[in-house]
Amino acid sequence: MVNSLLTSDEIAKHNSAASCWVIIHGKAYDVTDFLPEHPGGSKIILKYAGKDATEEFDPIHPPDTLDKYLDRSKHMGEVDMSTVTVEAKAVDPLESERQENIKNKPALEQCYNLLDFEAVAKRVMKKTAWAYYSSGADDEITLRENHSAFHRIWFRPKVLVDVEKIDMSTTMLGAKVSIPFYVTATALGKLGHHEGEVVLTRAAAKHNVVQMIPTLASCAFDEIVDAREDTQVQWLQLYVNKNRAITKGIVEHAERRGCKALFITVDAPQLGRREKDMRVKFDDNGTSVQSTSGEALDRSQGAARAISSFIDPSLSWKDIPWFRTITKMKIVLKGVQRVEDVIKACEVGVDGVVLSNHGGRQLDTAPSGIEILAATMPVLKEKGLDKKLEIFIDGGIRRASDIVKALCLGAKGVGIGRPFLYAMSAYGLPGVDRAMQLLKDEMEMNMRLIGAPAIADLNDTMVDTRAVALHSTPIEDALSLGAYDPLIAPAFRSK
Ligand SMILES: Cc1cc2c(cc1C)[n+](S(=O)(=O)[O-])c1c(=O)[nH]c(=O)nc-1n2C[C@H](O)[C@H](O)[C@H](O)COP(=O)(O)O
Repeated sequence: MVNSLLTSDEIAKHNSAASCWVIIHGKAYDVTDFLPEHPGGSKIILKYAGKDATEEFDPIHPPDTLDKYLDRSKHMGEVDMSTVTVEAKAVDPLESERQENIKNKPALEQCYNLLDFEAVAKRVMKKTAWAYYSSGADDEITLRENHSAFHRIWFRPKVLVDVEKIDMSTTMLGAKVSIPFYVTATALGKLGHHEGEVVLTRAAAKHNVVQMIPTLASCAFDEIVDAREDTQVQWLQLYVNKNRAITKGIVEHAERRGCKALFITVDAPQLGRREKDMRVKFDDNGTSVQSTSGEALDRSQGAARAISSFIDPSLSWKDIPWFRTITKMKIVLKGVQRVEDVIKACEVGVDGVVLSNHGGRQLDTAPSGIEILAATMPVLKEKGLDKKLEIFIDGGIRRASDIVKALCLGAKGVGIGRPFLYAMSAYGLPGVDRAMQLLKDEMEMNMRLIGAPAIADLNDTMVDTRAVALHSTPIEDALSLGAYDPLIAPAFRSK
């Protein structure tokens, strides 16, 4: 262990695969031996060999990554940062426009719905972050369909019902919640906000909303759990690793740390082709959570490919009973997309399914969760299976009226992804807090206007789903399209 302060000249000597040191937060690390093991490949590290890599390291890696995975003997000591010169970055024309947008950012109070956050986030986020969060697979048809499918379902409201008192509370997998939505798992939270997923944890605590912790979080799993308030419920989202011992360790640790349910993601044996993400040639690394995978990766495929090589594409129905042997947590399959698989899920005895296409990021032209739900529930009822498991949906939920439609059709609750990422990226914790409060205000109004004082009063007679499968009836989705030219601030009107 070297004790005296290291200078940048000394570190600059270690700038090759033969001897590779990097500076992270004012400390020098010898990562030579780690190069071949790095999930993101060696190229990205060699780009910063002999230099300060802190800025690129932070959005992707939990802070405890080096302590957890790099032997102490490779921690070379403190650096005299006065000797480190910050390299002038090539001026990115988009960056100066982004800085201008940040300066003209609308006040948080000017965001009246979840799409307003998207409009602001699009203009103030770094392009790599926007590309990763916003992208869908291929032509992004399912990405758009997830939102527009809700516009093909119409309400059949009841009148003259006493709706003075509205109770939005319910339970999801046994957890009492104040409103039937949860923060779904979305990877790489630090791309959008330097604190990452813990911002979502804090907002969820304030609103008594469940948070699903992603396998591919930027924050360390324990950091997210430590940020939880005592009565707050967290679930774990799991990408199953080819190395089942790693998966077993992650699941057992999550249960020890108090997670209440395990959501096994089943729609991503390979991550989809998200071309916006690929275009920005994401050249950062994956997270440390699965850092023992190590296969060399094709880094030109954007963040998605860079962080998912460990996922086991051989996972199949025969593997599901094994999970019962390693945990007592509730088990839910996330990413089921047809009623036949919901029936199989009943047969293997899981506690729930999420009808989801991964936010349109996987198989393009897969149907929306709400359309699958509308087709599934009548079949389950006919077979007497509708109470066998809890059904959730996610994808494209941007209004409380979308939540109400899902509950009328039999969902227990809904997952929301991008809107909270955009609110966090544009306004931090206050943004996510406002987004959740807006949904609560909308939910109370919607329940009052549909004639349902409590969640139990919502049922399928209150919706008309005849058009939901008729994809040829495009609704002029002005607001969502208009979200890209919002009226919320002249500065953001399209030029
Ligand atoms: C937006 C987003 C979604 C991701 C997501 C990352 C982002 C940025 N990631 S991903 O990198 O692998 O694709 C995950 C993930 O880690 N695991 C997962 O199960 N779903 C992942 N999803 C899907 C997510 O859980 C929901 O299914 C989806 O976000 C719901 O759609 P909305 O965004 O429209 O609410």
